[in-house]
Order: sequence, then structure tokens, then C-alpha cells
Amino acid sequence: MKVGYLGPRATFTHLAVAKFFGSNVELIPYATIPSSMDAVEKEEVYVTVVPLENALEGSVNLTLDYLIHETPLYIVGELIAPIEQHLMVHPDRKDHWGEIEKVYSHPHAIAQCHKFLHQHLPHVTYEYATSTGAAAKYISEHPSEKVAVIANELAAKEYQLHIVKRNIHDYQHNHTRFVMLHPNKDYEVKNNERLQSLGYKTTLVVTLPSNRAGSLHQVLSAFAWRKLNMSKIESRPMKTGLGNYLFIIDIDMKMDEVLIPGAIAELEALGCGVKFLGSYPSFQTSS
Ligand SMILES: O=C(O)C(=O)Cc1ccccc1
Repeated sequence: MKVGYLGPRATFTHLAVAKFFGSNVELIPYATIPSSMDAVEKEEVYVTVVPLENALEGSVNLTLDYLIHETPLYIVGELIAPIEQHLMVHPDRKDHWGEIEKVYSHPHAIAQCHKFLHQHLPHVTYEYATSTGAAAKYISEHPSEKVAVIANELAAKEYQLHIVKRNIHDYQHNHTRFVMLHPNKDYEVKNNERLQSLGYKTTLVVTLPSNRAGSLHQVLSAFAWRKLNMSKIESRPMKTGLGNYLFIIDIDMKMDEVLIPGAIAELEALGCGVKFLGSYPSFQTSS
């Protein structure tokens, strides 16, 4: 089976996908989140894995927006993995790394280390890469540039970079949710004994009827009186004009035949739009 992921080799997504599937599948890296998703639609890969949310920095908006607006894929599994960020340079620069002028990495990686960067490298500028692995690969090929990269340990090994500061993320509980995407909402990912199972989640996208006072309260009460536990609610712009939002809601339960369909029917009767993004098992990996 071919599995796509946000590459190149040695991204955090690569670590997550390798932990999930082991060596039983062929892993195919893609340069961007949208191209990783398009690969499933083009049937180049069977399933794809991309980052969705980080505990320190919040949602990966590109993944959410592409999932909501652009692609007919469903979330069929979730993997939560710890994230350890290290600062690394080309080995030619290891003895004078304090002279670096720029830090290059994925925007979430830079955001997870802002306090460290502000305190220890206040003079540097930032440049954003499509992934931490892409940034690491770039500096391995450009030794003359006064650039450091934030990436993981595997990237340092893969691209032969020198780690100058370990664990530079600002807060300890730095976890990221990675999601597996597939065109069939009923596709069941097999449990993997190496991972701890965290139960199921169901994700819905809800749009409110326009300009009606109390409509968000009504949405919440459709879940509340059924005792459906929401583990996340987040608003994103609908992209139809300023002030128009949709809500992404995670419910801590597998899609059933009564409660979640009942809540969806109630929301639709209230004039809300409801899009189903998937009902899927959640797994956790240790470092
Ligand atoms: O850039 C990567 O390595 C990714 O897989 C995305 C990402 C970036 C920062 C933290 C977690 C995942």
C-alpha cells in the first residue's frame, strides 16, 4: 500500500506515519500539504497523512481549509505525537553558529520556539519553509548561508546537520495531531499494537444561519442535552466575507445511529449547514 505524507524525509509527519504504519507500506513524500492531499484524489497513494493541530500553536489552517473547502477527503484516523524541536546548522558552521542571521523552518516550528529565539537569537530574521524537513534539506545543500534550522533529530541525521541546542520548544507538552485522509468515510484503519488507543472522535463543520441571535447557543445545546462531549470547537473564516465564520467541532465519540445523527438533524432543522469530516480512531505515540 502507498501512503503519502508531508515530506521530504525526516519531517515530523514522516516520523508519525512511520510509527503508525511501520515498514509494511511504501511511504511517498510530497512537498506541501495540498499536494499530499491531492495525491489521494489522483490515486497516486491510497491514504495520506498531514498535520492538523499543534498543542502550542493551534490548528494547521492550511490543512483545515483544504479539507473543508477543496478536497472530498475524510479523516479516517488520528495520531497524536510528541514534538521535540532542535536548533541545527550545517557542520561547517558548528563552531560559529552564534553568527547566524536567519532561522528557517515550518511556521509552526518557529512559533513553538518563539521565547527561545527571542531570548537567545534576538537579532535573527525568520524564513518559513513548507516543512521542517524541507528547511533541513535546504541548509544541507547551502553551507555558505548563515542560516540555522529548527527540526527534529531524524532530520539532523538524514541531512547530516549539527544540533547546537536541543529541546528549544517553549513549553513541555508540545504534541501534534496528525490525520490520515481517505476518500471513503468508512475506511477503517487497523489498530497498531505499538500505539496507545485513545478512543474515537467525530468531526463536523457547522455553519450558522445568518444573523440570528443565539444560534451558536442553540448549536451547543443540541450537543449538550444529548451529553455529547465536545473536545474542540474552533471558528474559521468561511471565505465569503468579513464576519462569516464556520465552526469545526470535535465530539469525543464514534458516529452512532442515534445521538450524533439526532444532533445533526436538529442543527439542520435550525437552518445550520453541517458537513461531516469523519469519525475515526485516535492513537497516541510516545517519543
Ligand atoms: O514540518 C514538519 O516537519 C511537519 O511535519 C509539520 C509540523 C511542523 C511543526 C510541528 C509539527 C509538525
